Amino acid sequence: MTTSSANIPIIDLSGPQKEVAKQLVDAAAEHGFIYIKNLGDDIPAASVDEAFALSKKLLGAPVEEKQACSIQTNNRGWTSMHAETLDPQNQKVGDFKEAFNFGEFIDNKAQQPIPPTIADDEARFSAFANLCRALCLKILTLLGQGLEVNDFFSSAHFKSPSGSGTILRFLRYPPPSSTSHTADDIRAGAHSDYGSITLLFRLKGQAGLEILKKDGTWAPVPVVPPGTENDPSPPILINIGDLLSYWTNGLFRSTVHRVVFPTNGEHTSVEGETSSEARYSIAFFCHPMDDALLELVPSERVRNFVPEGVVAGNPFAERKVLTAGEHLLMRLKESYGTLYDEKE
Ligand SMILES: O=C(O)CCC(=O)C(=O)O
Ligand SMILES: [Fe+2]
Repeated sequence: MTTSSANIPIIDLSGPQKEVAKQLVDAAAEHGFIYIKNLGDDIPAASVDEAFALSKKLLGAPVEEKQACSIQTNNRGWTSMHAETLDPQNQKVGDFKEAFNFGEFIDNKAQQPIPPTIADDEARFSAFANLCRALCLKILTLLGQGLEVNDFFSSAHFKSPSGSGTILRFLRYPPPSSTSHTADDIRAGAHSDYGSITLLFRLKGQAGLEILKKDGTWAPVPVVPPGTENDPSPPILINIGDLLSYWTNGLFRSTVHRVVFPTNGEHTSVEGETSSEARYSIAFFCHPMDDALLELVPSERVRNFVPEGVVAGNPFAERKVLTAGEHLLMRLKESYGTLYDEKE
């Protein structure tokens, strides 16, 4: 195991499973972000390349086609520029990005309207989602083993093809030269993810992602950290979401991250990465079944863990048992504002 400049561990899942499980748990507790070395065993390089090609086709569809698939309260569909604000307290305008969210596929069919431009590609999108599901299950199984709770996490996921908040999301950040932004603006506001784990795919050479370190400073997260330059595909970035953090009483950290413009002062750059072009990324947000109860994980390490800053109002202090579905709805209402008001 090696580390990157943001100090995120790089883990090879093909190592001895007991050791890998321990490495994953330690990385989840210490950093909340983990690079999974991608040698093509779980998600072949060609599948990642194909997914990015599909993303360009999908987000390149005529705007009327995308508008007809606008995001709904089930979190599926298209969000236009500025429609989502990930950090409402600090952002004047919304995020500088557009995105298309797919919910779960059943028999290779999306359970939502899709742009006619990609009508013939549904099975290819579904195949990529299946690869992501399988990798998530593998990681959740290993995290359970590392905490000595066996299939506690994995068995709460993917029990049936639908019935969870799982989302495959394709993102496009337009070239900075094409938008009128100020030095205060940000491509994606500071946030932590809502689900159990997120898989993030990025393109070589495209800068922008930063994580908030424990000391309160931001560190860039290179797409290709040292030691992975010759791998067939950049490592897959795993990120612990709020729900897994809640479930483990804060032992697993759901780390705050954001995507910045090149002009945004305080960040340092990564050699070989630029932000001048349109930036594409793909996120797979994995969620347990909606009815999964977020009861404390029955692990010795979780029981012995004392969360920092236990004060009144802190959700960890109250330990109210929510379902995964309730937890997701709570978080979505915060970042989409009016979308949820109108519908209720
Ligand atoms: O585009 C990226 O690199 C990150 C996107 C992200 O953090 C998100 O959609 O939750
Ligand atoms: Fe995120």
